[in-house]
Amino acid sequence: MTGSWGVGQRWVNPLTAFWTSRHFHPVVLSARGLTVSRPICYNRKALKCVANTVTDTVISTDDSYGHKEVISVNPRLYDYLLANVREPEILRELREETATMHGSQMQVSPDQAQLSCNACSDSRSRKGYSSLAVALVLPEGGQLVACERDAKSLEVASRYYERAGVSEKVKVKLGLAADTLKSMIQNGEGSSYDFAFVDAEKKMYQDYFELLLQLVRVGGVIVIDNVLWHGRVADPLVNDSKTVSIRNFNRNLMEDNRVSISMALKTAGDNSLVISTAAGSNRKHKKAASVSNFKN
Ligand SMILES: C[S@@+](CC[C@H](N)C(=O)[O-])C[C@H]1O[C@@H](n2cnc3c(N)ncnc32)[C@H](O)[C@@H]1O
Repeated sequence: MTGSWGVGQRWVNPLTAFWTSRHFHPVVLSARGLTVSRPICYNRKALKCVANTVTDTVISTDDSYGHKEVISVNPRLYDYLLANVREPEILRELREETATMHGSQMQVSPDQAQLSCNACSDSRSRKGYSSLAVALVLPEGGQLVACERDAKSLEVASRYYERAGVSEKVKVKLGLAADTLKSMIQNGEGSSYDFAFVDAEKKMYQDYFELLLQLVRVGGVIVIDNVLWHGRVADPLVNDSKTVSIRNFNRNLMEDNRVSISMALKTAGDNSLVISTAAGSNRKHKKAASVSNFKN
């Protein structure tokens, strides 16, 4: 269980923390129950925050934030955001059909799908709600490779590709994504993809990334889901193997000169994604690949 927040904890009740002590021991919910974490040292300036209960905006006077407002996304704001997402009818139907299915919480949210589609805007790999979203924006003649190891998920996804009239564009690959990507490279498909979306095994992110770097052309885009892993990556007390893998992956990306990166906070599920683009040409995307998959 992860009620633990690390850095985020600072915003929970800064005023109380400020008036009581500069150092205090926040209570952290862990898998073993209530524990007392190591003391967190608060920056005095950062604690001069005002929690605006009307707008749920926290205004920081800390110079290190550049006096930027830190907004907490509440249901009202998220409802507003969703009301301003252009979600195609077929995606809404898929989302509603799969909402009560096991694992549906892993499906990307409509706003994230829109962001990824804009990043793709024409690109070759993807699947599920997210893959259907990409297939819908691929231009005439575009191609999408959807990697999934679960036949049942593929069955639902394929039904929706059919209904949306995009089956021609989608090549479905049942099996482990890394194996599929390797065989695509062996088939001479290197540098021929414009866009990739990754939302599969967290411990494999570095491997997927290396394989996709070979498949995606210079100037292409790779979107990787869950890089904040529900905030766990920022908590030094959380060190399970998935969190450590993602944390290491993020650090490696920071030092990777082959790509430019951008981390975006997702509004739902406090995950985020990284968009990595290799520098270079800017030609239109025609091919996409998805190492994610439909989750039902
Ligand atoms: C988090 S869900 C993806 C949800 C998807 N992005 C969506 O919006 O519908 C992860 C999916 O990846 C599939 N998956 C996990 N590991 C895989 C692997 N090694 N190879 C292929 N598919 C995998 C799972 O079966 C599951 O359908």
